[in-house]
Amino acid sequence: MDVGLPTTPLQTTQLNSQATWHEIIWKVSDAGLFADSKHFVDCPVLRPWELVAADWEQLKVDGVTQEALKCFIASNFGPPGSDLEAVLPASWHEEPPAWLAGLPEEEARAFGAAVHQLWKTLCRKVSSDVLANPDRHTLLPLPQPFIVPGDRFRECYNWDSYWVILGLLASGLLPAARQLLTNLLGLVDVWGFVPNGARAYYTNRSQPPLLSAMVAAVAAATATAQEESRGREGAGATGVNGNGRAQSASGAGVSNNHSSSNSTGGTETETLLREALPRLIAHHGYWTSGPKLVRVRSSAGGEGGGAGSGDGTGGGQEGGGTGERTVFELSRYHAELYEPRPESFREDLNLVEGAGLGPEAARALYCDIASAAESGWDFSTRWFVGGDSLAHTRTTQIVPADLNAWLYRTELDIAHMAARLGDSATRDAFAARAAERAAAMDLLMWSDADGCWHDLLLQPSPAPPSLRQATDGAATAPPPATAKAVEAQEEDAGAVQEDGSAGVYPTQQRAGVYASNWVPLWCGVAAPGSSRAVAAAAGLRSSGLLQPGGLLTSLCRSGQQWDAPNSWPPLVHMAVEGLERSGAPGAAEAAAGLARSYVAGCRAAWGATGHMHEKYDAMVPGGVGRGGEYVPQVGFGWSNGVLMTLLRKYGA
Ligand SMILES: OC[C@H]1O[C@H](O[C@H]2O[C@H](CO)[C@@H](O)[C@H](O)[C@H]2O)[C@H](O)[C@@H](O)[C@@H]1O
Repeated sequence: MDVGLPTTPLQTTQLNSQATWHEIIWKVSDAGLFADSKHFVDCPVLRPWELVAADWEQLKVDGVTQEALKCFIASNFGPPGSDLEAVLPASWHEEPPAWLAGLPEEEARAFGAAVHQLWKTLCRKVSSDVLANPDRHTLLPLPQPFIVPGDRFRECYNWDSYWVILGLLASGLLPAARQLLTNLLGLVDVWGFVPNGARAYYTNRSQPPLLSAMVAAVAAATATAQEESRGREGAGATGVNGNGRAQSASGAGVSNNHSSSNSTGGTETETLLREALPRLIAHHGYWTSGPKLVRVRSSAGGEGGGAGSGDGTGGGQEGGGTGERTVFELSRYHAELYEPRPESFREDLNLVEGAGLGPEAARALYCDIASAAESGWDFSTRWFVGGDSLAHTRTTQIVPADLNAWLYRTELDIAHMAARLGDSATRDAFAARAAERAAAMDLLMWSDADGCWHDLLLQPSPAPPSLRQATDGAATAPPPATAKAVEAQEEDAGAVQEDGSAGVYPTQQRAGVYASNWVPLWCGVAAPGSSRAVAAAAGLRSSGLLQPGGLLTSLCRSGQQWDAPNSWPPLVHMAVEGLERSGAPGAAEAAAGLARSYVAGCRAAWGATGHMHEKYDAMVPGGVGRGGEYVPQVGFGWSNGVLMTLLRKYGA
């Protein structure tokens, strides 16, 4: 079985006896021993793999009955989570953050204090055996403690960590936020990118690129903390209670913070930026090369317009623009997995079997499904092409508006950080890349009619991912006949590049109302107060997504979790800040209204269930989310982070 790139000790061991591992996971899945496929792949191996493999061979001789399989698992595998230890977050303080005392309502103060306490229940470190015997664990050996989402999500997640970090900062837990960030930056050293989550089976893909926003948030909070500490010293005050107001920071916040003078917060902040900058550049390289890079033409136009003027774009501000350019480099999601996801093995097999697909189509669908997981939006009608079921997921044929907006933000963050460190060559190179990306987004993705940036569909469709391995350099080389098929298909489309790289595709705007269509507003792709930003704020307000219980993910009730009626905390947060930053008339009030409906919904659900939930029901204040391939989860890292951030800023 293709469990990803063979670079973790566990994967190397498994790949060395690939057939055995494949048989085991298949049989365990077939036997239906565990309700959740993720259960088994989270189990640590208790003995050297060679002994486990020998046991398995004996079991096959004796007969793999249900009972024998249970015994085999009990003697060779530990329970999921047994290789993690609960620890207190660094600099933990029982007392809630000081700002809570300023909230007028006692019940709101109590709720905030209760959510603050949840960090204690979600902080983990890997056990010493993960560090000593990494070949026995699917957990990646993170050196520092981290916050997990909760429930079945026992490990550290990539994009979740951005909102976790904001929440830790709102709770006055800067050292814990710093540790979490250190882990993620360390993953870039090992992998060249931050994987989906800190598990071996997540290393075939990443998740939305918010690493620079995390660095910016921690850097801003570090600078503020230093400033406050100096202030206290100056005033002769003593003691640090850890509750000081850390400056609210996000991707967009970095510009101001990093371009400001270095009269305060210099040394520690700069040390962090110096550590982070090369890793951010490496991570950006991962997102802008290989199969993730797509070249698109500007000529195709789109159903919503597409002939943008560049008015108000960040690109315009930075002195970019489309000029005579007709080919642009954008990015897409593209996992490197052509088999079922180990953590959803049964679900993926059932999907492919149910669709009656042959081997090539099956490999393509596995890749598109894993690529949807890479998007964080697993799963959604957003990725369906040419049909309305999960089997129509074609993530790799789509150039997403949110992904490119986050990369725009990353490019600007890198430029600002480089400027702060005196590296003008890097500053100029990344400012230029940001300008080009913003110009392409304005030209190709912006819709005057809808007041938003739409995803793009590559037209005609590129070769299926399983065939693309031939040209995109993924793990397994296909037979020569397959490589020829790719070439033929791209030649038919007139799309082969002289340098032999993947073709240049005309694109068409995707229809559909998705919360992701307004992520560019949060990322500053339209300058605050510009006509684009004003139109985008109006587009969001009239989209139908803003509802009494929060923000609908889409207008479509598909039964998938990244569709209606679910309201996801990270999307709520970006919509609130996007509206606020737009500078549009009435947008600040709309932002406050959405923020308060989120807080009120969480509070009502907390009252009814005693939990913070992974997702909520946008139509029913206090209702919880549903749908998708696993049962709704509680805990919950990013929900708590968004709650603390919005409660602090907007009150109850
Ligand atoms: O096990 C199925 C999938 O679960 C994860 O996705 C969901 O939870 C993540 C953690 O909160 C979140 O980041 C993601 O947006 C959710 O859809 C996991 O990330 C997937 O890769 C996995 O296949």
